[in-house]
Amino acid sequence: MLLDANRLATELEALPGWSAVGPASPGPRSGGSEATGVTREGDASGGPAARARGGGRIRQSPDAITRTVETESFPAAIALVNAVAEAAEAADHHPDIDIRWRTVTFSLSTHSAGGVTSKDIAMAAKINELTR
Ligand SMILES: C[C@H](O)[C@H](O)[C@H]1CNC2=NC(N)=NC(=O)C2=N1
Repeated sequence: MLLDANRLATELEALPGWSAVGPASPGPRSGGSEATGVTREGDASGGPAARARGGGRIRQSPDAITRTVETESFPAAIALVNAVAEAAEAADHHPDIDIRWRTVTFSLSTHSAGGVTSKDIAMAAKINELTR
């Protein structure tokens, strides 16, 4: 089940380094000056119909969560990715991974659900363990 923006904001407080990306997050995709950050105050109960009606205050569910990790070296980045790969196989839940020299970016969403679920939260927590 998809996590709404409010629930996700709560979950992310316990996941250092991770942030939401997508319609409910601040960033390049949110146009204008309207505050569109993931907050607990938004009304996330409106569905597509409510959004189509023009409810600008409604927080949509984020598309994904992401974390960028700086490692000590390229081999350390690859070792981290290998450890994450093993955990991902065990959980049958696989992050998108971008490796740029010592910088590794993980993105998590549940493809079958079209957004962020508790599976992504669990894998993000696992990745955080592996970076310790
Ligand atoms: C058949 C297999 O369980 C599915 O294709 C799994 C594999 N890994 C996955 N990983 C992610 N991130 N989302 C999924 O929906 C997903 N589905």
